[in-house]
This record gives sequence, structure tokens and C-alpha cells, in this order.
Amino acid sequence: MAAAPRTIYDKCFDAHVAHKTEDGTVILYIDRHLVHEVTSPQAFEGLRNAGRKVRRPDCTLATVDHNIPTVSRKSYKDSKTFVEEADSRTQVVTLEDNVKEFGLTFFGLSDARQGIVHIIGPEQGFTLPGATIVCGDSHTSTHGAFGALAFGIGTSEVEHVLATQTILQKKAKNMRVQVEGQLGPGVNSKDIILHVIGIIGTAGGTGAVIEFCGSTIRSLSMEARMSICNMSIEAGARAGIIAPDDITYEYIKGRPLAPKQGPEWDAAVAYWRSLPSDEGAHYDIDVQVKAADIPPTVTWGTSPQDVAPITGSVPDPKNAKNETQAKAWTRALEYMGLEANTPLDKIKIDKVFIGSCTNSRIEDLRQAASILHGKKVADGLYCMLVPGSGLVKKQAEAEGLDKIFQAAGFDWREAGCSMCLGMNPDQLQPGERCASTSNRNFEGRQGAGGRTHLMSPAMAAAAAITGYLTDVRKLTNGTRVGEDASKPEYNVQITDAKSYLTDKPLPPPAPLKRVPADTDEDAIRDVPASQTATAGGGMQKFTVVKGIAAPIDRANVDTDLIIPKQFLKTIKRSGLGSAFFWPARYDVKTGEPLADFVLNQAPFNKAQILVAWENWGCGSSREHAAWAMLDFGIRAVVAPSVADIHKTNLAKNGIVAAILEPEEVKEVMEAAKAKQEVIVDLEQNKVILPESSNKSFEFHVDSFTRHCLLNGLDDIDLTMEKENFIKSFEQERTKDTPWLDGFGYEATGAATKLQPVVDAAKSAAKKVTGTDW
Ligand SMILES: CC(C)[C@H](C(=O)O)[C@@H](O)C(=O)O
Ligand code: SF4
Repeated sequence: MAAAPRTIYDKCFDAHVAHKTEDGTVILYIDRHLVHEVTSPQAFEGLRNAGRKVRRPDCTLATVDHNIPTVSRKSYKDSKTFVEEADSRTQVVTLEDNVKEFGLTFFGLSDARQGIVHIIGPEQGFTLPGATIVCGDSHTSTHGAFGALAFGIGTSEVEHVLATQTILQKKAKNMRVQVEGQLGPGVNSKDIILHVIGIIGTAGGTGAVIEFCGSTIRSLSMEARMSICNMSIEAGARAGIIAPDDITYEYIKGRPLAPKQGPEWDAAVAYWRSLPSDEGAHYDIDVQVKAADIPPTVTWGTSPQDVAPITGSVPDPKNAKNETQAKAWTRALEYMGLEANTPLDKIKIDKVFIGSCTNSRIEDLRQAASILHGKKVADGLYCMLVPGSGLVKKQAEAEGLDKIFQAAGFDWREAGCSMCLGMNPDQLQPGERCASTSNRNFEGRQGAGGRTHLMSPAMAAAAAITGYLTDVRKLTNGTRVGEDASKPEYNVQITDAKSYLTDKPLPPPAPLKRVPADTDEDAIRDVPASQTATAGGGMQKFTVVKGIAAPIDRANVDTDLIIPKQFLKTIKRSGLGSAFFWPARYDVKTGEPLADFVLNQAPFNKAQILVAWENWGCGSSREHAAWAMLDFGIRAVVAPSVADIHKTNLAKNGIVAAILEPEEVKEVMEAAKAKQEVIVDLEQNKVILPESSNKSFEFHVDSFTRHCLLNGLDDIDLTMEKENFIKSFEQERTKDTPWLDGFGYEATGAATKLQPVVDAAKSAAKKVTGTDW
């Protein structure tokens, strides 16, 4: 019998199954692991406490991106003196120490290859078609643009991958978004993905991997495809994926970590060509979009689904489709300081941010520069350009783009996440409004009280010139972006990105020996004792919880709201209870508790259960959200849906996600509002309302997760019981896809010089002062 046709997701998934249990839980082998400073400290500490090593340092690449300042690095000596903010410095220095201790390849602050994780993976050829790629970061979906299965994970999963090079997974649904036809002038990949999210909503992809296909997608460059896959997480999807083709292979060829030219390259391409979905493959969800229907698009509200064509107006809650939406819109308008029905191009802005893992690649910079060339930014505006990596910056400078931006009045910065989430000093002030090329417009995302409008680099450049949200087509006479006939002088020398990729691959550095027990580790790391990392210490068992349930009468509660960025700088898992729901619980300016917020009121301040509407925990992969909930006392969430990564994070921390039908949630919500106790019983798989109707509603938790929750099991131990399967998978992998056995780098420049690995840890700690391996 012929094998059933499969999607590209099916093929990538099937090719990485190291072991499968009867209930469908799979030990999925991971080819590539990217690591950054925010979501890794607790994971490394977990390894250290358990005496575990990193299983595949050669498949792991680390960098610093979220916390780092984007000011000039001319005076950089080391991170301890360069990163001024104490908690940010701690995270950066902790990662520098961890990569030395565990022997990982690392691009630190003095390395031109440093940048946002999702920029540097593809840039180095670390990201490859058909590979499984993870990172403790939700925008790992970016790498799906190469036909890789790439998704974000929480810190417990980071620890699992570091220790076992695998992750526990269940098969997701297949979803297809097909875009056909030619894009109109002024419309590009950012408009495509914003438009798609507007159609399917931020929960539209929950539980699914979205394959983007169709003639429009095929015509796009790799940079443009990455912007689309990047934001599939904003559509709630587990991952986004685009079948590889000649555009993909051309992009990869010659990059340092790509398969070597010759037989290895040919074998790799032959394999990659087998990946695209088979004719007749089944999709659980199918969405068709016409390119001609996509306008230049902006967001007006506080969710990425709050999109509108730039020619449109701010919507009126009177026209909402139901009461929940009307409430959400009213709240969003209030937060954004906007009146219903205001034309979008009458909205005045204060700042422009061009950057982030969505739009900070060379093509994005060229796009913005083509609009800004010969123009000045509007009076009183602050505009910043933050390249995605040191190499993007170098290339842009070689092409003269920095001059165009600076002449226009832009601040030209160093690479990092910057004002995408403002973990560093690049932030909006309360009330400031920003035209931004980033991916999230959540409340407080770019700074407490800040207001974000998402758009493409071309649209952000247009907004910079006029000082208002602006239809870029008005500035380009209806021509395509970058092809404006009225500006023949725009003649940037396009250079080849690959000429900046000079460092040769080598095996990664050997780990330093562990610091002896009698050594004062904190002194070596220069980390305050209060900031010493803590590991999970095992998951709490969950059988039955009976208690007060707090009604959170909102949909789409994102993890930025559950715990905002300033609390992600910890290297601990504990003590985050007071940060839980911080922006809603406290006055942003005074820090005083807000009496009318439900969690500040008795008896809800002692709640053990939360009841919320759909898509609870969407957005970022921060496990800090689960840690904060647990520390507050929450053991269960009852909702119609919970975002995928957050759901896993909850389970890893002994918190049950009880998913019920919306009508059932309504009844639990009413009981919660009436301050009645609610029972969440995992043994019976039931939510029970004992005080009113004594009604019960059944929920389902997959059997493996349920088993771990009921017994409080450490899944790394469980996975390691199957190590023989992992080992034999690795042997097969080396035989079939030898190019996936990774490498580190031979650093060539003075700044990227490899530091000697010294045996005696005490002296090593003193001698090894450089940060880059
Ligand atoms: C810090 C990290 C957990 C987070 C993410 O997962 O997305 C961040 O990158 C973000 O964009 O909010
Ligand atoms: S979304 Fe923003 S903060 Fe998150 S990885 Fe991308 S650039 Fe960094």
C-alpha cells in the first residue's frame, strides 16, 4: 500500500521521532538549540544541580540579545563594566559563565556575530531545512522559513534539551495558509502576516503548525519569509513553516555552518528536496488569502489581531461582534488613547523603532532606507534603527545605509532586541506612541504605559517622515518600495551578506572543569548572592485542588501581562508571586495596588484557581509566567483555550490547564464571581462546582502529562530511561544527515579570539576574562 501523502510538518516530525509511547507522546530529537541569557540561567542551574552535562554542545549556539544596551561598544572591555543595569548584567554574565562551564559556542558582546538569536541562526547556516530547532523564545518559529520544524519552549524544556537533546512532544494539527497572486505596491511580507492574523485571530493557529504556501510566498526572499514565520506565534501557532526551494538553498550555500560544497551539499539538497508537502496531503485547517486583498496594514489596539488597513479608521466597539470583543476593544482604545472612528493616518506618533527579530535584516533596512533617502524625520520625533546582528550592521554600513538613516535623523544603534520589549534601557515612556516594526503591541510591551503600532519597515519609515501613521504609497507615487522613479539618486551598493561570514567552523570549545565546591562562586561570577540561580527542585504533585477561583473576565491574556519584562531579569524561579499580573495589579506610576483589580480583593487574593476566557497565556514563552502564578498560589487555570507554550510551562510546574467549552467556562466564571469554591480534580478529570449546582464538567489532559502531574515526576529522568533510543537515533542521524552534526567556530579577529580552556577552575576563573569563544 502506498504511504499516505504527508505535509512538510509530518515529514520533519516523523524524521525526528527517537521514541514513541502508546499515547502518542514522542521523544523528538532536536538538531539545533539556540540559547539566550533570559531563559537559560535556571536551566543551566538545573543541570549543575543534577550533575548533568550538555549532551550536544556541537548543536547548541548561544548569544546575548534581550538585556544588552544598544549604545556604541567602542569602549567595551567586559560585560561587568559595560552593562550598567545590575539585573541585566547578572543575566549576561551568568550566560558568559555558563557557556564556559558547559563548553558552548557563544557570540558575546565583543563579537561581530552577536545578534538576536533568530537573526544569527539563519545568518550562520545553523538553521537548516528539515532540522528540528528550538530556543527558549517564542519567535523560534522564524526558522520555519527554511522548511525546518522550529518552535519556542520554556526554561524547563530548555533544561530538558540541554540534558537530552530531545523534547517531549505530541503531534500538532496541520494548518495551511495559502496566499496567491501579486502583492500591490507598498505591500510586503509584514503586511501579509498582519493581515493573516487579522483574519484568523491570535488563537487561530492554537495547537497547529501553519504551513505558508502559494505563489505569493514562493516569490518572497528568505528575509521576507522569515518575517512571516516569525509572527506565526502571534497567530497562536506552535510553529510556522515554508517549504524550502532554490531561494532557500541559494541563501544557505556558503554560510559557515552550511553543509560543505561537494557531495555533502548535494546529499543535503537532495534530502531537502524531498521535504515539501506531498500532493493530496491532509490539512486540518485551510485558509486562502488573495495577495491583491492585502493593503499596507497597521495595528490600532493592544493585540496583534487588532489590525486595519492604513486607509481605514479606528474601529468602534459598537460594531464589535459580541460583548467580549466590545469590552476588549473599549479597553484597547482606552489604553491606546484613541477615539473610535479616528482615521488611522491622523494618529500622531512620538517614536519610531525599526528593529526586532521580525524586521531587522538587511532587506528590511534597505526597504526603510529607500523611503528615507534624502528625507528628514518629522520634528520632535525620536527614531531608532537597531540592526538584528553585528553582521547586518556591518553590511548595512558597507552599503551606506547608516548614512541614509543618520542623515534622516535616525539613531544608528548596535544589535539587540532593544525596544521590541525594552528589557534594556530602550523603552517608551508612559503615554508615548511608537510606530514599530516589531511583533507585539501588548499593553506595556515597549515600556510601561507605552503605545505600540505594528507595521512594516517601509511604513515605519513613512511614519518617521510625516510624524503620523502614514500610507507609504503616498510617498512612493504608487511604485513598489525601493523602486521609486522620482528618486533616481537612491542607488545603494548592494553587497553580498556572505562576504561578512569569515569565521571557519571547528569543534566547540571543551568545557571548563567545574569550580570546586569550596570556591566562592558568586565572587567569581560577580553575581549578588540574592541572585544565585535556583533549579526547579521537582514538580509538585497535582491530584485535587479545592479553593477560591479568581474570575479573570478577559480573553487573550498575554504572558507580558501575566509577568512583564522587568521581572524576567531574575536568574531564580522563586519569589515572583508579587510580580504576577503586575501591570493590572499595581498603578504603573506609583506602584500602589489597585483596589478594583480582582486579585487585590479578598477572597481572590488567596485564589488557587483562575477562570479566564480563550487564549490564556498567549505570546512569549517566558516560564516566569508559570513561576509567578505558582508563587502566588495558583494551581489550576480553567479556560476555553490556553496558548501552547504556556500550557506546557504550566504542566512543568504542576499547574493544571482545565480546558472546557465556553458555555461551561461561563458557569465556572459565574461561580467564581459569586466567591464559591471550585474543585479541579485531575484524578476524575473534572471541574466541579460543589456549592451551587454541584455540576461537573469533564476536561482532558493528555495521558503522559497527566501521569507526570499526578505523580510529580521529573521528565528528564523519564527521558534518560530511554537513552538507548536516543543513542541509536544519533547514530542513524550521523549516517543519514551527517551535516547536522554541528560545529563551533575558529575565531579569527582579535575580538573573537578563542580563550584557552584551563583545567584548574579556580585559576581559570581569574585568567579567563574574555567573553567570546
Ligand atoms: C524573553 C523571551 C521568553 C520572550 C519570548 O519568548 O518571546 C521574548 O523574546 C519576547 O519577545 O517576549
Ligand atoms: S520578539 Fe523581540 S524580544 Fe523577543 S526575541 Fe524577538 S526581538 Fe527579541
